[in-house]
Amino acid sequence: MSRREIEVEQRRLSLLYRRLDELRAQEEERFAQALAQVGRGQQALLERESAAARAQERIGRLNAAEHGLCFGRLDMCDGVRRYIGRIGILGGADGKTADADLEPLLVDWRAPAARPFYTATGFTPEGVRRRRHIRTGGRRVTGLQDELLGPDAAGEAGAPGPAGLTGEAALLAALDADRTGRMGDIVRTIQAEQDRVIRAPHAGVLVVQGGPGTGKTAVALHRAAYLLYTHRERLARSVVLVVGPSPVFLRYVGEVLPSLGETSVLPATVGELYPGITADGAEPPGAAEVKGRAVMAEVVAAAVRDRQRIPEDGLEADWGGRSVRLGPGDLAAARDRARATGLPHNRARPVFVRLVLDALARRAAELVEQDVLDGVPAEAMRLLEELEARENPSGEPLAEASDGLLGVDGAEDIRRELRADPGVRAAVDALWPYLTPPRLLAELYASPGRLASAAPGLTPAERALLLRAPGSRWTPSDVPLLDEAAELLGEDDRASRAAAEAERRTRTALAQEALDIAHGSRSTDLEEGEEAEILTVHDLLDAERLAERQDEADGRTPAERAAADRTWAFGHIVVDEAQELSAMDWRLLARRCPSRSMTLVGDIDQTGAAAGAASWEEALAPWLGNRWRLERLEVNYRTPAEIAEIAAEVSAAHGAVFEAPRPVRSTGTRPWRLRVPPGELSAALAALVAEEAAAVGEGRLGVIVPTARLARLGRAVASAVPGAETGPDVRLESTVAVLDVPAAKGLEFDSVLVVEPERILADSPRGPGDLYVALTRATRRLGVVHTGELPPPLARLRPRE
Ligand SMILES: Nc1ncnc2c1ncn2[C@@H]1O[C@H](COP(=O)(O)OP(=O)(O)OP(=O)(O)O)[C@@H](O)[C@H]1O
Repeated sequence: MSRREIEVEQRRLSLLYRRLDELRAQEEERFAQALAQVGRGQQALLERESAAARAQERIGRLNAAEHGLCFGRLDMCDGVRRYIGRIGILGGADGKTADADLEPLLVDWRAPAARPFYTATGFTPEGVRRRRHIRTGGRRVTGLQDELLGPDAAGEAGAPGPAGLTGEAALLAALDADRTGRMGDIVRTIQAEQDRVIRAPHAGVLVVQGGPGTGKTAVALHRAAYLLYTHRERLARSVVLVVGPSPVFLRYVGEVLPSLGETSVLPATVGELYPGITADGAEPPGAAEVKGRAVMAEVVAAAVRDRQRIPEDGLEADWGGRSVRLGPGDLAAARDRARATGLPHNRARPVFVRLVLDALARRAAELVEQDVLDGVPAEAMRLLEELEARENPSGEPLAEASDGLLGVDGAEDIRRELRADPGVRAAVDALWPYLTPPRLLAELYASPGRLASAAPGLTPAERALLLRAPGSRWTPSDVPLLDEAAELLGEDDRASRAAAEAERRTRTALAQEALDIAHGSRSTDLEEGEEAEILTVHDLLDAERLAERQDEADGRTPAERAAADRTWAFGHIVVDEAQELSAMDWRLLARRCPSRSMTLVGDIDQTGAAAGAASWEEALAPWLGNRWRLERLEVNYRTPAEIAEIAAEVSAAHGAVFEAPRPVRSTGTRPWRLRVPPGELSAALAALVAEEAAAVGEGRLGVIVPTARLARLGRAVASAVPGAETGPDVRLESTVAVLDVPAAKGLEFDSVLVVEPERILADSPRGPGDLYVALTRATRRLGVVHTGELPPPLARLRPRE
């Protein structure tokens, strides 16, 4: 590219950075002004805080655009030229031109006008004559690549290659670069098939099926950024939830959205979605599989019902030294009426307690009456009966028992006494106890009897998998069950509702005070009649609305509030590695997104979790029917052809559902295998890791081992190779990471050593998916280290020299 062309682009880039600096200075000024506002009272404080927070958010977005601000240019056939970048920038305001009429100096990559940068091809140029990729380093232009499209493109060196890639040179440079342990954004090189997914409409559930390395994670995150840009008002407040398979994975992708300037996002594993519970316990895969089954919803429901007990011999209470009894029939009637309210367990509980106390009080009153009547002469007794028959000729018992001789007040007194009696309370509590979800589940897991009653459909062996001691740590597969229990138990929130109402009244009163002060300090220097025409703060806001706005300004970001609220309704949910989710996980996520606006990306052929999906239809039908649409990604950007080929053979040999994706490049480096004697595996692996780490230089090496060997092999490597890490908190920035397949899911490394693939295959019913994942993590080099016989496709690998 000529020096003159680079100078032209440099002038443009410098202009863009000058505008970026100006915009940042303006926002910083706004921020400072917001902080310097001196208003009195709580309202002024809150308004100041929210203005400052808004300015800070905009500053954050401008800061995020600093690196790689502008990366492309479109020359349209009609002579228009558009620069494409990380944010939209308008020309400087001159005070006369309205914002909408200002010339766009830079078009945000998400704006419709930027779309041809990603989708225009020689066949469908979309009005584009030239697409230019601008490479920059800091604020300097370092290179340009042009593709000519449209009628005069034929035969041009820069036209799209046979693979149909957009900006092929820029793409291949990105793919060949050393890995850093952190995923980066791909805004410069999004491909057309990916763009279609990223910009798909917001509503409904979109499933993206794609083999390893097709960019599903990248696409899902860029889609979140696109949706936040396109529906900012709605989604920034309601937050986008990004669900990933492990904390290590979430750290790996954690910089992508902030680097795109988006922060209204909550990243979480399903196991992190129950506020207040840290689910980091371990359990056998068999237990996770059972807990993930859809039938567990019925098990939890039965466990709740089992806690609404009717003892065979009824209830006996002591009232002032006398025994008052209710039979099982009376208790069952109270239970049925409480259940019939349709309220969740804890909220139906006061109904049950009240009914039982009423019945006990009636029984006690009958005892008193009996005492009285025992002392009444026979003639008086006959008269009483006659009177009663006249009042109630049917002889049927009255719907609500009469208060009899004691009258309403007397019966109420008895009930109050009963309610205040700790013994009575304890006896009634035991029949319908207040239950928290953790208590319900812990007591269920701790009792073979409770399990047998709640889960008759499970085999004794399956129930045994659920058994565990009280006080055990929660595991990720417990979280959807806790969530299910929370729905069925509900909260007896009368106390907290009363407190919230009191708080709301206080806030409203404070807001009223603020309004009165504002009204009192209005200008009184007005002509007659003028006052009515001037809007005051009173006309714009009433105290209730003001109080609501104070609620919104509670100091936390929407993502922080969403993280702390189990009942938060997210505006959109992105699920990565969606094939791993169990039926119970899906129930939880469906609850978190009543609008059912979701993007689910995954690969059925990589399913590793025993409770994961064998097909999208099977995973989604129970909660979604057929209300979802499928998109496919078919190009593999990660693994070079030499590795992709062998991985595809392994996957096909084990009944792959989908065809493996086409790799976009080859490196000429063939994967190898090395057999070592079983007793020498640790030492041999440590030596291989040291050699391979040297071969990747500045890049990253992943060592993927069977879960059962992780601790031993991880220790052996970490102690022999400086910079090697292992364990659940492994830092991916380290040069070498030793992981098992569940932790390696979704990650990538320059070089990968797969250790004991035959064990990975045999260790779980989903072994083929696991092995496929392990073999497809490398961007450049792959070696297989084994002690036993290899599965046939791997046995054909070249032996390591
Ligand atoms: N358009 C693109 N431009 C540059 N890099 C890309 C592009 N698409 C994908 N990549 C890169 O390819 C690699 C694989 O992408 P990603 O991890 O999103 O794939 P995936 O489909 O989620 O893979 P897996 O299912 O194996 O986890 C990443 O390094 C990603 O940055």
